[in-house]
Amino acid sequence: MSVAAYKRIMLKLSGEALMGDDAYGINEEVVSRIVAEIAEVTRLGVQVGVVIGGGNIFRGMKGAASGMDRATADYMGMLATVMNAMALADAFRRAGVEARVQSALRIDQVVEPYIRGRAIRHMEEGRVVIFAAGTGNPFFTTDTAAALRGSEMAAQIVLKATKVDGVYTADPHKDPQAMRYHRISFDEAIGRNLAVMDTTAFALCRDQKLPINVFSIFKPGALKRVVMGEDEGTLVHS
Ligand SMILES: Nc1ncnc2c1ncn2[C@@H]1O[C@H](COP(=O)(O)OP(=O)(O)O)[C@@H](O)[C@H]1O
Ligand SMILES: O=c1ccn([C@@H]2O[C@H](COP(=O)(O)OP(=O)(O)O)[C@@H](O)[C@H]2O)c(=O)[nH]1
Repeated sequence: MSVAAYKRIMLKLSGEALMGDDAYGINEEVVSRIVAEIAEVTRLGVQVGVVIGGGNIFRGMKGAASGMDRATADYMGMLATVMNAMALADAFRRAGVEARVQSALRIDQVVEPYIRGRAIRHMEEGRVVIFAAGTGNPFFTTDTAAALRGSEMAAQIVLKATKVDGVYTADPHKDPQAMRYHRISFDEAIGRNLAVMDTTAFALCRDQKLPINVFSIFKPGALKRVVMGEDEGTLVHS
């Protein structure tokens, strides 16, 4: 039987991953595909936490947010992640996978508040925990929330599922000459200002010795390959 390389993972899913080729919002087909891939990983016995972004909803409102107070716009961004989390949890329900949403901002009528011990318990019971509202603080990102929750949950790795298939020498969307790293140290990623993840997230993971694997969410089977410890995407390590 195949054995996974990790017992517990923290998966960062960008909001934009949920919209597929749509201009904004949530594409049902894309969400069910992602859910099916995560479900497969849970069947290997891997405990899964998911930190969900909000870019698919909030970036669509960028016009409305321009000129706004930064903190207010950030709270709106965090609320957008709660909507994504609820959509994702419902997709898990339809796929027959138990999932719970915990929010860093309290909206008790809608989702559970974030309670570390409870989140750990859910995961031990085999439930997927979807962490919503980022860190609950403006001026942060959901990448940093993944580093934070990953550390709190004692996950063995943070998996950043994004639009590119790894960390490149430069932004591959802007520089066609950019080359992908198989592995890169935190110090080098930070030193070279590689913007695939924000520095706060990199620094927190570096300090906690929590590795990150960056891979493409659009590549079928990539999540499972990462979880099996296969060479996929880029490993950012201490
Ligand atoms: N050195 C780099 N290697 C890879 N991607 C990079 C790099 N620099 C910038 N990027 C950009 O970072 C993006 C991923 O970051 P971000 O927009 O925060 O993603 P997400 O919405 O998935 O959190 C990629 O789509 C890519 O265009
Ligand atoms: O701890 C957090 C996490 C998120 N956000 C806000 O929520 C938005 C959506 O998160 P993010 O951009 O990380 O989502 P993604 O790019 O992954 O879809 C951000 O732009 C921020 O405005 C925040 O203020 N604090």
